Amino acid sequence: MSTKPYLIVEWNDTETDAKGWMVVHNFVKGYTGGGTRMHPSVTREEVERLAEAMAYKYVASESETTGGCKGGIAYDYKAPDAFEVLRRYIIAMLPYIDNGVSLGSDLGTKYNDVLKIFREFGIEIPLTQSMKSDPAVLKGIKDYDDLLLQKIDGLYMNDVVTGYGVAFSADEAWKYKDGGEGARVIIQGFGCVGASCALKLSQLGYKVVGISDANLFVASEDGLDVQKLIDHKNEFGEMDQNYFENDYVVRPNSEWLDVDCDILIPCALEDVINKSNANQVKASLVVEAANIPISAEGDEIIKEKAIDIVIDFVANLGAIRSYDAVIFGLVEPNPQAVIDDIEKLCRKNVRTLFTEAKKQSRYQRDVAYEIFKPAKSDSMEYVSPNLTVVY
Ligand SMILES: NC(=O)c1ccc[n+]([C@@H]2O[C@H](COP(=O)([O-])OP(=O)(O)OC[C@H]3O[C@@H](n4cnc5c(N)ncnc54)[C@H](O)[C@@H]3O)[C@@H](O)[C@H]2O)c1
Repeated sequence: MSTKPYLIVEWNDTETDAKGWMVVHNFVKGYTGGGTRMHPSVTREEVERLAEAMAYKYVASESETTGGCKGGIAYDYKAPDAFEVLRRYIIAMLPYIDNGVSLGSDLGTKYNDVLKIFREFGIEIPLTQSMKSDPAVLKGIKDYDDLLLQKIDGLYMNDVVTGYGVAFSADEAWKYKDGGEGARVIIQGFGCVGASCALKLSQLGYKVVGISDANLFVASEDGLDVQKLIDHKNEFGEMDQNYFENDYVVRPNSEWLDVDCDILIPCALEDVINKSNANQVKASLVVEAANIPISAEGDEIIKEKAIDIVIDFVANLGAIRSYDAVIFGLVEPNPQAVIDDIEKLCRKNVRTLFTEAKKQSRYQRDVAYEIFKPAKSDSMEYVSPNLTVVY
């Protein structure tokens, strides 16, 4: 099923023991997109899997202009010199970034930091050479920059586009299953994605009964006050216990699978559902907000237990859809129009996936790999005074 990445670049930091990779799974029309992750556990193999998931995600996003790539840095994102490490990594990748490898942010990195480093080197958003001279694309970039400064429900657009899409995907899947009102949800991770997903689901009438972050797991049978938890979380997506209600139960974050729920939404790290704990999953629906949150062995167990899933590249495409749709002029660049567009696409993809899986009596993941299969890679669009290769 899995195909090999088109390009892998390895980097060793000269100042620390940080190590990093940039993996392009495929180029489409010379362009490719994906975020850079920073975490001590990042490996080359993980970045390869994440890049592949990005390639599928661009197909699910109906993009005709972008392939999938990913950056990864094995380093502590909370270290005092994390920004400097990211900067040196980006400098090493600049020849690719300046020729159509569009690296954004991911777990452990912030989009504003990435943009700040790009601007230092005269790059606004990475583009191919021909996009750089296309007035429509340049207008799209300006629109996208403006959009990022705007808020919806009190949160910046970049902090909601993915999480809201995940929530709409979960809602569509739950409705397809005839799951009923007020379903109980547990969410792992309370960063950019987890927090906004929890907020939208609570707005849609779901009961968020448990949330974990890097430090703890908090649960309440009656449902958590998501807005209050958001109001008091820190920049690393960690909740503040000082604002927990008296009836909240605080447990180690490793116990996030111990509490009963209907829908489980991992929004943090990869492989968090694996052979050691997949049997503990009590939900009848898992929505993969994080990229690759279920290991191959864990997935065998989930499939065996006949738990329904919304695969990562269908559930969490909000950020890249908004990027593609605004930059290439597919949608009005205002917050509500962008969210409406993501909602429509997520609901449509989930319904297609669940309908097809039911028709074929197959597991949703297996069907998704067929429906959203990416194209073979183009090469990078390379332009120099002596050599011009344009597609
Ligand atoms: N940000 C996006 O737009 C986007 C888009 C698509 C996919 N994703 C994926 O979603 C996931 C989360 O991304 P994000 O941008 O929200 O990251 P983030 O850095 O904003 O937040 C990460 C969250 O995970 C928590 N966390 C870390 N270790 C944990 C642990 N052991 N147990 C429980 N929680 C833990 C952190 O405390 C934090 O709340 C990643 O897999 C990322 O690749 C993000």
